[in-house]
Amino acid sequence: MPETQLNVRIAFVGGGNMARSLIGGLVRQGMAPSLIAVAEPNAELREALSRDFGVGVHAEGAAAAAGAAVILLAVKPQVMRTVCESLQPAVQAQAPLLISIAAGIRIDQLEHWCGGSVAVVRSMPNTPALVGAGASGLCANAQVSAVQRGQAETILGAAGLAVWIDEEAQMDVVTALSGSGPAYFFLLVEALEDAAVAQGLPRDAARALATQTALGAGRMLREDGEAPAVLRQRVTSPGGTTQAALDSFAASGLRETVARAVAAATERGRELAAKSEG
Ligand SMILES: NC(=O)C1=CN([C@@H]2O[C@H](COP(=O)(O)OP(=O)(O)OC[C@H]3O[C@@H](n4cnc5c(N)ncnc54)[C@H](O)[C@@H]3O)[C@@H](O)[C@H]2O)C=CC1
Ligand SMILES: O=C(O)[C@@H]1CCC=N1
Repeated sequence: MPETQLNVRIAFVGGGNMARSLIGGLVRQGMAPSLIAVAEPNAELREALSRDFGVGVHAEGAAAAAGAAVILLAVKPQVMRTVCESLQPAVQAQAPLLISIAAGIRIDQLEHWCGGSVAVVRSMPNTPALVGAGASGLCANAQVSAVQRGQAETILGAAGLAVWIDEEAQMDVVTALSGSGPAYFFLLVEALEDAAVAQGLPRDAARALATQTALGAGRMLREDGEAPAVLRQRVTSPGGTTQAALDSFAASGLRETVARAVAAATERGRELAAKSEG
C-alpha cells in the first residue's frame, strides 16, 4: 500500500472482534506487525493475536500505548471512560491520534476523559470488516491534521470502505445504517429462507440460494455502477414474478417499515450517548 502504507506505531486498546479484523487488514496490506501493539486483558485473545499476526501484546492499555502515534480504542462503550482515564498520561505526553470505534461515544466525551485537547477520529465500522468487506463512517475533530486523517483512513480502509462524515450528529445515522446494517440483511436472508421452505424448498437449498443471492446482489451494487433502482428494474419483468413480490412488499409498507427501523436505531444511538455522559 504505497501511499497508504503506515509506518507509525499503532496501539489497539481492546483486542476483541473488531480490533482483530482491523489488525488483520493492516497486516495483510503489508504493515509491519512490529509497529502494532495490542492491549487485551483476556490472555487467550492476546496469545491468538500474537500467534496469528505477530503483533506485540500487553495486558494493560498504558503499556501498549507507550510511544504510539495512533491509539485505537476498540473496547465496549461501557468501559470507555475508565480506559481513557487510564490512558490520559500517555495521551497528554505523546499527543497521538486517538481513534474510537465505540458506538454512541462522542468526540467531546473522549477529549474530556483523556484530559483535554487531543486529535480524535470517531469511527463506526461494521462486522463485515472481519472478511475485509467492512464499511466505516469517520468523523474528525479540528485537531486532526491532514496526515492523521490519512492514517485513520488507512486503518479503517484496510478492512473495507471508509467514508468521511462532516457532522458528528450524523454518526448516529451511520451507526443505524452501516453499523447495525449487516443484521438487517441477515434478517432478510433468514426471512427469505423461511419463506422458500414454506413454499416447499428443502432448507439447505433455500439457505444456499438466499445467501448467494444476497452476495450476488451486493456485488452488482458495488461493481455494476448503476443505481439500486435501475438494477431492481432490470430484474422486474412487467407482469412477472418479481413484480408480484414487489407489489406485495409495497402493500405491506416495506419502505415505511425500513424508515421506522432506521429511525429507531438512530434514536437508540442518541440515547446510548446520553447514558454514557460524563
Ligand atoms: N460488533 C459490532 O457490530 C460493532 C462494534 N463496534 C464497536 O467496537 C467496539 C468493540 O466491539 P467488539 O470488538 O465487537 O467487542 P469485543 O468484546 O469483541 O472486544 C472488546 C475487547 O475489549 C477488551 N477489554 C475490556 N476491557 C479492557 C481494558 N480495560 N483494556 C483493554 N481491553 C479491554 C475485552 O476483553 C474484549 O476482548 C465496541 O465499542 C463496539 O461498540 C463498532 C462497530 C460494529
Ligand atoms: O448494536 C449495536 O449497538 C452495535 C453498534 C453497531 C453494531 N452493533
